[in-house]
Amino acid sequence: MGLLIDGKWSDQWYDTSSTGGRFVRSESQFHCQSDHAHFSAEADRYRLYVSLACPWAHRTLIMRRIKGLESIIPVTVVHPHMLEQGWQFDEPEPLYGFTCLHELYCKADPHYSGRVTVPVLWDSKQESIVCNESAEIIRIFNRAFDALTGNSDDYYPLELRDQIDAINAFVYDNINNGVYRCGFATTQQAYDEAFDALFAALDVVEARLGQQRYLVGNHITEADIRLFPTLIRFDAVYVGHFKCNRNRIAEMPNLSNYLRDLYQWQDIAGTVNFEHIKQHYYYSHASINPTRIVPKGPAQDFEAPHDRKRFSR
Ligand SMILES: N[C@@H](CCC(=O)N[C@@H](CS)C(=O)NCC(=O)O)C(=O)O
Repeated sequence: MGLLIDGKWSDQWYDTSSTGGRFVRSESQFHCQSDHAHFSAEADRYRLYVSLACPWAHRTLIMRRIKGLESIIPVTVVHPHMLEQGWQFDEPEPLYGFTCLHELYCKADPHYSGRVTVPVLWDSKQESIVCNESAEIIRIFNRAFDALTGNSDDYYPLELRDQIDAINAFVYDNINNGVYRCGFATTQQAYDEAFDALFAALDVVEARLGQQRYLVGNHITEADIRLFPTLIRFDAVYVGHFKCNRNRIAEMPNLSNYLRDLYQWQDIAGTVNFEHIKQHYYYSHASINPTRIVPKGPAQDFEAPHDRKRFSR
């Protein structure tokens, strides 16, 4: 794993030396207007580059599916192992024949300096990255293509935006990024802080889901789409690999039923790939798992019935 420095690839791990062992995520650098009015929606103009292992990319795949964008925005999936060259393609990717994702970043900006992350939304007309920030890509997918697809389902409705923004910020800091802050911590203190914040936040969400079906009332919103990818990975990788092990999600009744509810909704199940998820984390992070042995378990059944219909939708 590494990063680009003025367009040159450099193989290096995250530097936590100046932050007391704390993992601090870098900001994405390619941004799109979240106001969909500025976005030129066209079929087959854009391509989404994802890892099926990555929770941030997973959000975009879910939104692409539930907004009926699968036939409009093709996807290229990277190999699950992120090694010396960072993300790589199994076969040369279809637009330029690149074998590494960092080549695509250099195509967009030959002097790019920064991390080479998924997801990437690529504009094949401008030959550039529209956006490499999942939170913005899902906003684009939520509305920008409605005229093409006829799907006007809105997961960020005006009247709920304040509530969605508030829960998103809480979930991002403590849970989505919180599991990484546990896993990538390099001091005991940094890990302890992240662990305590993570499980305190999961307790808050567990209690909230005892009152209502979803994070914001009884309708699925963007907030649920952002939490799901972290929850679905939790028992399989974060408990062991990232040491998020106070308890499993399976032991939290509201969260585990909620997780199955979402998994079974609109074939979100089809966006989940546990082979890529487990291979990526356990094999790519040699400083955390030097043997690179990928565990066989846990046995999980997300198709099992859930009790969430007790709240009306
Ligand atoms: N803020 C970005 C974060 C994306 C991100 O960190 N993706 C990870 C994979 S889960 C990645 O590509 N990491 C490579 C690296 O940090 O070098 C987003 O939400 O889109």
